[in-house]
Amino acid sequence: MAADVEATRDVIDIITGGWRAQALYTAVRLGIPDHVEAGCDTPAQLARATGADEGGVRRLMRLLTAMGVFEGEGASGYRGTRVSRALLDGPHSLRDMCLLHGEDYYTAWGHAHHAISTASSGFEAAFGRPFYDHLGRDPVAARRFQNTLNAGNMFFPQVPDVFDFSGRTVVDVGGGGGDLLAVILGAAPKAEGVYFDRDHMLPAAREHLEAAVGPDRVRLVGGDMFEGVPQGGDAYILCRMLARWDDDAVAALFEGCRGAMADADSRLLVLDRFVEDEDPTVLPSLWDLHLLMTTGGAHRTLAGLTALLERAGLRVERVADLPMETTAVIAAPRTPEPAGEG
Ligand SMILES: Nc1ncnc2c1ncn2[C@@H]1O[C@H](CSCC[C@H]([NH3+])C(=O)O)[C@@H](O)[C@H]1O
Repeated sequence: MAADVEATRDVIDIITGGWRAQALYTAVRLGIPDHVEAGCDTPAQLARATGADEGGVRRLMRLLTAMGVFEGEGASGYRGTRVSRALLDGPHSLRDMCLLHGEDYYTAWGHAHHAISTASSGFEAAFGRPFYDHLGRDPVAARRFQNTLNAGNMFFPQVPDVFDFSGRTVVDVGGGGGDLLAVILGAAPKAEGVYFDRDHMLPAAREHLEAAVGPDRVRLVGGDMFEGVPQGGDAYILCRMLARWDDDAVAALFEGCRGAMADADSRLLVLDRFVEDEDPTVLPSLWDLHLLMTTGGAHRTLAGLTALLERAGLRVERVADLPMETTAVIAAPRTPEPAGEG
């Protein structure tokens, strides 16, 4: 039987994905996007600027040019592209994301066989401790992780398009860097915010929120969401909060939010990625396995999430798409059945 050339090509394209990632990581680690942007654009100049071998740099740049990360060629000089500019050092850069993926995450994925076979964290197999412990001990990794999360914030500006926050008291449970609340309050001037997260997250979030929306519109509360969330809000948000926790914990968290709601017009917004078993798409399926590699967590299906909301006395009112294959699920408290029915 003759070899299937197309299938061979497909297999090679898939298995060399890790090589491409490592090539891009190396360029970022050497600061090459910044050097090229500053006009340092031949292999000799780049070698001088980075301290790397000139031949190595030339070969790396050949691949990255073929991949569309840079343009031009060694003799006349390389030029940056939209992709390399997204990696320049500075605010909103994807640089830290590339470094985290190229180092810690790459090592964790090196244990994919173990992680998938045992449904346990690849990171823990590789490093001998849970992912979040590692972040607690390593400030560089923690900063890279926060910037990687921030890089995924590009769906935040669309959140006020799928839900009208005006006049509401918005409680962001696990508010992280405070960016989402800042975007929402910026879009809905009559809304007020309550930022809720672990105590150690408050100082940075306070600084960010006070600069973005002023000191009067946000209250910051520290605590453990499983022990209770701030009472009396009429829009509760759980953004990228669920993947780490099992079904019982998530149902209890939903129940806590429902119990804290001001009234029947209050809503819970779950903003997350969901996987689907039918016609799956690549990105959510990849993120799902990536959660297994890092924390041992998983993404849910929309049906799975709906069942957990029901369990907690909530019903899905509406589902809206957000950019980057993220979904907003808007849930309302189930009103008690009228007496004499059901
Ligand atoms: N038990 C807990 N109680 C309150 N916050 C928590 C708890 N466990 C984790 N967190 C916070 O949950 C957040 C998860 S990361 C998601 C942050 C944010 N919602 C965003 O989408 O950008 C981190 O800020 C954690 O500090």
